[in-house]
Amino acid sequence: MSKRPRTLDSFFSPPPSKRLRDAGIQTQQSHVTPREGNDDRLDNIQDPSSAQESVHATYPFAVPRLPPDITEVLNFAPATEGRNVDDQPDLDLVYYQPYVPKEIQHDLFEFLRRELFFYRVKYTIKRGPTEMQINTPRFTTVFGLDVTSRFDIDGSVVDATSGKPVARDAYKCKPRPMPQCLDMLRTLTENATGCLFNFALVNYYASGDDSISYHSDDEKFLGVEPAIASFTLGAKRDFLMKHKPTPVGHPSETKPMKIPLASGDMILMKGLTQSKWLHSIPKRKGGEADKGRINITFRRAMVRGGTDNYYRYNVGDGEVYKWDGTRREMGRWQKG
Ligand SMILES: O=C(O)CCC(=O)C(=O)O
Ligand SMILES: [Fe+2]
Repeated sequence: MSKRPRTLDSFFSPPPSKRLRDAGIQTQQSHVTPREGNDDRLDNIQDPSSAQESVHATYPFAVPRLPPDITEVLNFAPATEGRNVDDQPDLDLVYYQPYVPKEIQHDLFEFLRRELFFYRVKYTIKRGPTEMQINTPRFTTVFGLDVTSRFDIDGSVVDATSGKPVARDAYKCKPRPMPQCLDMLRTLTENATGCLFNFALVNYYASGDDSISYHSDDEKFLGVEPAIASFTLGAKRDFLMKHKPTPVGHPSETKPMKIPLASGDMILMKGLTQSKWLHSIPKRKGGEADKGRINITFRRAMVRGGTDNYYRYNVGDGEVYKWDGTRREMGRWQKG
């Protein structure tokens, strides 16, 4: 058998012995069943890059590692150089069109849709005296931990400085480490942008009825001028941007924008973009929206409140959904 050429993947990846403990996540060898009455441990040594899956006490089910045919090509991302889009007041974007190489856009989309667990979060908000129930109009999931903590080798949450377990009530939520498939994309994105990220938020828009309304990701827990890297995989959807209202007497000379984000594209939002602009993915009829679109945003939360917020609104306490390949839709997932 010929030796596989040394790829960028092997350059960035730790050696197999270390890889078993990557990023504070428990990994396990799958598809390896020791035969009884026979010391066959040597037979069971497999290339960990193909044999492991990401597991954690908080995961409803294990998430396989990315197959080598995807990782090998992904290592060559970004497929194009980012283009600065900063020709309007307070706007500071870098647009990679695309970031994910064409050869793997479809397989990466299919992999993430098939292998991740999703939620359809419900929550209530108070508008004056009335309480309103909000049904998030898309599937969501989230992984990560703010800078004050990290995952230990055994998957537990420890203080980032002392390495000691955090207090039982440090978080209201149960933080989840990034599975290898998202962690690899996170590392590549950090290298390409020079920004650091500790969270991956994933949205799945199953059809044109799924959406996100105008908002900005300017929560205090992200710090000042946060950088957010936002990936599109699957269906093309319009990404709308408009400047926040300006005070009376200070009319803004800005134009709203429509960016048709296609599979593989990445848009880095930075500088004043979040504090001064709003963005949305509006509902759409027809077109390719019904093929489904995945959006991944990488962000960096600075305090524990950010971690609680992200899990509350992207995992919640409802049912788990998983892609049903036969019905070709997200279906309720039940243990066992
Ligand atoms: O789906 C997208 O492109 C945008 C998602 C978004 O704005 C968010 O999750 O905050
Ligand atoms: Fe957003």
